[in-house]
Amino acid sequence: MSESVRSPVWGMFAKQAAFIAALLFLLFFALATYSYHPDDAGWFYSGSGTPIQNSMGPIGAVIADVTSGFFGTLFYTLPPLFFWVAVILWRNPHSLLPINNTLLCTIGSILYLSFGSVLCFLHTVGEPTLPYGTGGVLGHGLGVILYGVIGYDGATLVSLALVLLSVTLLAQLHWLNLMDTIGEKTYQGFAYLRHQWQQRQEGKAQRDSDTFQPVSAETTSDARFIEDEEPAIVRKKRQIHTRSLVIEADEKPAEVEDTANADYSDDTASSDSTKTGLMAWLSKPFTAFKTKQNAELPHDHAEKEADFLMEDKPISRSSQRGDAEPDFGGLDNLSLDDDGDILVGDTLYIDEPWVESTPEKRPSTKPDSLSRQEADALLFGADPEPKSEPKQEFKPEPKPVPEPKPEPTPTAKPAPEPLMDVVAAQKPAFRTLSEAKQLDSLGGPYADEVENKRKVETYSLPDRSVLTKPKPKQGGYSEDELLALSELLEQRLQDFGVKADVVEVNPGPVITRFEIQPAPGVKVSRITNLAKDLARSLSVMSVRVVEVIAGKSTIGIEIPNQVRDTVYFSEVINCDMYDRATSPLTLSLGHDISGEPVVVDLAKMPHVLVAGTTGSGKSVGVNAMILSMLLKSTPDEVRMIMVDPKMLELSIYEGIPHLLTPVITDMKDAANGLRWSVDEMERRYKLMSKLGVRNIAGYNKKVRDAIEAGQPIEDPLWQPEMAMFSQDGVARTVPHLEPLPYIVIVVDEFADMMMIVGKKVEELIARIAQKARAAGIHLILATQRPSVDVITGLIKANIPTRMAFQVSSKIDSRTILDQGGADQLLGMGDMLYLPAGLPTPIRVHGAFVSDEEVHAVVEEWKLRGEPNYINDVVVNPEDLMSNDDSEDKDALYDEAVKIVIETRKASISSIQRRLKIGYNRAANLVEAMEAAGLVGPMGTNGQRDVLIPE
Ligand SMILES: Nc1ncnc2c1ncn2[C@@H]1O[C@H](COP(=O)(O)OP(=O)(O)OP(=O)(O)O)[C@@H](O)[C@H]1O
Repeated sequence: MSESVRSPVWGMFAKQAAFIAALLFLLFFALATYSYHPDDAGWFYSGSGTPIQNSMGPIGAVIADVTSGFFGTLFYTLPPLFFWVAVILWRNPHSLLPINNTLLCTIGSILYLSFGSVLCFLHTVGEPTLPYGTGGVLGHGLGVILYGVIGYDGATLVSLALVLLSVTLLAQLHWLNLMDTIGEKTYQGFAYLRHQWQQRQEGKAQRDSDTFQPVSAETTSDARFIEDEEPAIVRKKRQIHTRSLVIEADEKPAEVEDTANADYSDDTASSDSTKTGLMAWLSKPFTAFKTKQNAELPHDHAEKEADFLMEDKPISRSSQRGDAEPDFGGLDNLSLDDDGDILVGDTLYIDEPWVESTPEKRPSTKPDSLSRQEADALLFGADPEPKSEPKQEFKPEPKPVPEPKPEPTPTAKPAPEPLMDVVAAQKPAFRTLSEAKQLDSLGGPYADEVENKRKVETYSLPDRSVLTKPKPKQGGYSEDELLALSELLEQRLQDFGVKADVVEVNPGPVITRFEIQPAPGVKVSRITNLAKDLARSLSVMSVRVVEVIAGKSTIGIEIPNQVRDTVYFSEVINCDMYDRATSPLTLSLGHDISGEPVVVDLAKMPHVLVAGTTGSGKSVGVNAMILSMLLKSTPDEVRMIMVDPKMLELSIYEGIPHLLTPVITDMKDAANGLRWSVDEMERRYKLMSKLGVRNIAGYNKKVRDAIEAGQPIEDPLWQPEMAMFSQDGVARTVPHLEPLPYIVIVVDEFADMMMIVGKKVEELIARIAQKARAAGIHLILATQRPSVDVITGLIKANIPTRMAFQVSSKIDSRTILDQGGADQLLGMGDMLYLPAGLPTPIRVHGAFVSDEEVHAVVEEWKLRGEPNYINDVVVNPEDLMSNDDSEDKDALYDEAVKIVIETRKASISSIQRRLKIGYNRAANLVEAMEAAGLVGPMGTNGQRDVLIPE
């Protein structure tokens, strides 16, 4: 057995042995103490000659004699004292408080024993028969001194105060907390009594009217009312201690809100945040009211998102990591009601323009209410029809009359499903609706479903079992650690002169986010500037300060976990969200800070800039994006152009059928590739305009529909003169249009391209970035040099979606994201994802893709087909257009001549077909042959003579 395996076992064994030994000692000591007999021979007293009566024998008698002699009557309290100290130290040996727990207990015990015995001495508490009186040696000695200095009453007062202090230290009692708790319990007691009384009244009324109502709406509202008014501290602790799975089955009646509105005025403003303890509790109803009011005001989108998050009824994301995980607070304030509609607090969000209605405004009849799928569809832009539904075929049988769906009675309500299951089964696992919208707006895979009928391809997708299975998670901080860390964070901020309370904790697989509420007047920049000092004082690698959390007035402090969990690619790919996404360009990036998969759509980004220092995980991130597409789409749906100046990272993909051209390693070829893409983009635009569609999805739909209807569309760009050069010289029929694949251009290090080719690349990138979205051409540009000469203003302006991995300086972070933050990332795939149009980036822990996984998927694809390269991609059309020395410039000239010699026909179309090149290039080749005297000029019949002897 290896050392690393053995040591935790031994550690555990030693801990168990220490526990048993301590328990034995405590028992022995307690029995010796409580069977103390004054006649027993001990340390101070030689005994009366009678046999020892102490149940622990002579040793027990000596121990009891010593302790009773020294501490007096107080010695009876020694066993519980020791027990208590042991419990404290056992529970939290390495206190994260400023003073070590052991030290606290020691000081507390000394104070208690010293001044407790003084009190016993002064007031003769207990048996006067003890050898050194009721105060013992200690109480007597100290008591006499105190009495001499401050008199009898003074000594009593001082001793009493110090004993109280010792209790505070030993019990680690917070007097304000105690008051809070007492107040809370009293209040809850009253609320409970009131509730009982109301129930009884209702029961009476029901008995009178002889009608049965199973669930009292007021019961629910009362329960919520109590919950809403919990003291802040208690709520904080509860948030950390419990992760209850709550689905609000019943809707809150309007009158409760009205009552709340009537009862409370909203003049508490922002000072809520500064109130703690009892004050916070007292001010809680006001806060609740304000929040509710905000949620109901008609705002613009951003404010509505904010209002979502203001509501803080906890609905936890999942119970995956046990019941004791902290609550995700406002971020998870998403529930599904009985009908499957999405509820945020009490507000139903049913439409993209954020049409909202309160439950009472909703139509109550089933057919009019939104189904879960419809809500999904409206929120995420998905087609309400289930995607997997098989194509409708004509069936001769008469249509069955649909059975009337029984209306669920209130009593027959199904038990609420756990939220995770519901979310997983019904909709993408966005942590919040606002996040869903954020991602969706840029490309949530549910947004545009024009192309929802996926072609049944000859290709099958690779089996995902080739991916590495995820290892069990180690987990982040324990509950106690989270509580202690919250307090330590508050303390450290206080040390730096910032007063703030931790109001919510969101633990994740890699980092834990503490949300703090700064006192009024504290500038967020002050806290941001403290990031490094905080990291040092908390002894962690780095701390990131999230200045703005959408919809909240809090500030996020992200602290790395002690043990970091790896996010495996198989985890992020085997998720419902990825599976349900219909876009061929669906990318599974990794997990967000709470461990939810982040799945986005490249088609909606529509281009992405990836930057980060060397070793930050860029290449792994780019591989994850490429594999996401390779596991989702066939070569008929997505084709790729890969540019890899390092000749290491992307060359691994050489030979997969998705490639349009072999992986480009020469930067001149790369620039030509971009030029070809611009031409292709223009061609696609022309095609789309001829067909009267606005984007590639619409184009493909129209083309497919036409093919399915048996009336394929003729190529509108086809010109009759093209046929003149056909092999046999006879005009062929007009070719039909085929669906166009998306084209993804992946550049692993585009700084090289910028350096070697220069400004031209920048212009080409800008041209593609500006227009290619509709044409289905998308860019993934990665660089490890996030400097302004690489990520220029022109490129930044045209590529709004950014992915920043760890960088070395704030300046680099600003170059990529226009804000700091990437310099505080942890490396190894930790990234900030800034979707287009969003002010704040989302932290994503990138999925880890090993080389073996990439190899496995590449091999799977190689088995499925050969790449069908287009030679034109890496050729500069300007070179072809120039007449001078064209044969020198075109690498295919010799091959073209060979074909002419073999076939004895100088046909442009045959060269085009045989060499898989475009019309222009083939025509140029033939003209070059004519210039070289190999073929004659075009005759009247459209044919050329071959002048090369046979
Ligand atoms: N998501 C991740 N999870 C865990 N480890 C990762 C992750 N991403 C990257 N790493 C680790 O970081 C190392 C460097 O990653 P990668 O090669 O992608 O960095 P890079 O930024 O592309 O560097 P370079 O620019 O030098 O190629 C990897 O070998 C891997 O060990």
